[in-house]
Amino acid sequence: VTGCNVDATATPNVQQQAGTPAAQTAQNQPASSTARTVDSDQEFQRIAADADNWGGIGRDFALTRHSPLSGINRDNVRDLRMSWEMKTNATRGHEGQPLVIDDRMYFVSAYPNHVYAVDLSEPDNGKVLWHYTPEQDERSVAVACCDTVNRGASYGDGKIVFGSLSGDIIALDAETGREVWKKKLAHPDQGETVTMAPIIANGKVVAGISGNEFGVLGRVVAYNLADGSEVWNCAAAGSDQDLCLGADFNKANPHFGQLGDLGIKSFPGEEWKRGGGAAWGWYSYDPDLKLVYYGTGNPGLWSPSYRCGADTHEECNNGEWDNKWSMTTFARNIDTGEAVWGYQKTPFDQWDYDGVNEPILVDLTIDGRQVPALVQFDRNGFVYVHDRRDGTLLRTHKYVNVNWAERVDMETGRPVKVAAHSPFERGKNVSVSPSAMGGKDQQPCSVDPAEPQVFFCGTNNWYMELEPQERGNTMLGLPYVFANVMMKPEKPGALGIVKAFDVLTGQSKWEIEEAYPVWSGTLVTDGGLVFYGTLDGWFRAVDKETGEKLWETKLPSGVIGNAIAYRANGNEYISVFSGIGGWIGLPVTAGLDPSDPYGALGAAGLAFSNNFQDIPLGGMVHTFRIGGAGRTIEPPAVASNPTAHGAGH
Ligand SMILES: O=C(O)c1cc(C(=O)O)c2c(n1)C(=O)C(=O)c1cc(C(=O)O)[nH]c1-2
Repeated sequence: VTGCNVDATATPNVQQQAGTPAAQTAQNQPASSTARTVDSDQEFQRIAADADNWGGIGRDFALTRHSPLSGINRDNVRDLRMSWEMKTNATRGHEGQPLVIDDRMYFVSAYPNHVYAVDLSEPDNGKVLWHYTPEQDERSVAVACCDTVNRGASYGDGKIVFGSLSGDIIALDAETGREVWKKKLAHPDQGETVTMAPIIANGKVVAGISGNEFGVLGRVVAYNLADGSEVWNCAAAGSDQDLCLGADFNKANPHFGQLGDLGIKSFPGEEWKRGGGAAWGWYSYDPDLKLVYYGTGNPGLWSPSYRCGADTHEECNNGEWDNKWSMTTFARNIDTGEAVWGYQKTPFDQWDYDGVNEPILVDLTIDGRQVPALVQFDRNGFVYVHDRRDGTLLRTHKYVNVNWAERVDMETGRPVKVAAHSPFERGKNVSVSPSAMGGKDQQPCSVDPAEPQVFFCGTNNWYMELEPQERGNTMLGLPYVFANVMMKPEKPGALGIVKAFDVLTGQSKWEIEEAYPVWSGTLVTDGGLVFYGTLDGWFRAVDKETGEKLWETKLPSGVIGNAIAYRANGNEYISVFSGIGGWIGLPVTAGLDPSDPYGALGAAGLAFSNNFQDIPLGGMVHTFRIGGAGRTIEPPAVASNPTAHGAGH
């Protein structure tokens, strides 16, 4: 089955703009560039070393979202103006970020995932060089739990690589937009989709699936960048071998759990086969250690009594029923997939605190020692600081209001849970902070490596009431939640709080309260600025040191994308998407019934009691520079958006 408006016979499904250099060469060029071989790590580091580029999802392998550019700064940001903007030909949630490499921009829209290459060589102008729309299995729309989003593409060896919602990992020739290879990763008929941005590391493309709300078993796969052949494939539950656990797994921290098929034994019966753990978030990479880092999602079933072989809260939390290795930060060897360490943040999850948030790599001085660290602001409300070589846990702090756990016991590495806030009994409501959307969700933080302990994060300021339900069907591809959830503000009028949070002291340097959620990532620049957007469409720049608001503009839809900074044609620019959506915006994008507060897994109550329905839908890329001329670029005609009136939850 292909998307309604896609011609399945037209492969590769590429339309060229007449008259562009790319169009002239497209006919003569072979569709494959597999003959090229570069050291992809060296290539990427060269791209990242050039301040003009934004060459990777988080700009660098470490996911700092820091730009060394300083031409747009505290002194002139008040003169920041629209340079050009363009519709993406898609609506619903526009997450992720464009890439900019050597005067060219590449980006992926929300479903149906149009990909565009834009020539930036003229000021205040973006000229579309090519565009590509993948064939889609429209069943994917119905099994995307949290809107039909896409978090971006990666670049390597002349290719743009991205995932389609229908689960294909696709490599396009960056010059022409022709398909070089395409591999099936996720199967929508079985509840699987792809929303994450694959990364490219050491000549491999690493990607994972979504689908924990549909009874899937998560897996992460590495493909050869050259030809898409599979290199390794590691599951999130199952035997040690299924999980690709190395012989020395967690050697430095045996208390995190080691070998012994815990990925089977820590689930009752055969539940591990629906063990979730899909890693649909952000991945980082350390090219010296050759380790790729990511986190696994929730263990498949929200209603906790079905994931434990015992009856009481105490027995289910004694370590026997951890549902390993869901909710785990993993470090895997990029060449073999072998897991070197894994730390489970929320054993026996009862709240849907998917552990997939971005693992950011910084070098910190802790207790007088220089440590190559990994910092992760988890959904569960704790920020974790690890030694990224072996996983040793160095610090944890609550970064939002947290009541489900008192603290993380640094001896055992386990959260000290609070029974009163652990939903356990069917039909019994408990109130929990943070909500299932977490202290923060997919919206990535940024950090300036020159001040590596201070992270700029958009955080969520609401709690939930959660009531486990009877178990319904257990068929793959059908919703697999079995809980009623409702979300409510912690403090009315301040749903989003942007924090400059010090992960060593556990204190905020400054905080900004926003009326609407801050579901966008942040960008920090050497101009002394932090950029972020709000769900109601404000795009703002604040002083990195004080949080003082220095500039703002209102965009035509909500902002849930991540700003980038780059230089092209001699000018510095900031670009960002608008387009309300994601889980937070789903009640609006999917047109849910305002009278049902439980819709969209509890997001509807929050949305409709805070007027999210007044935020217009959208899907645009906006570009700003000092004194920009404000041009609207007509996007090329593409197949109309099959999701505009499509299904949702
Ligand atoms: O467990 C999953 O498979 C899965 C997938 C996704 C997704 O692919 O977007 C989200 C979630 N879970 C999720 O729990 C969540 O909070 C969430 C928010 C968003 C978003 O884009 O706003 N996606 C997802």
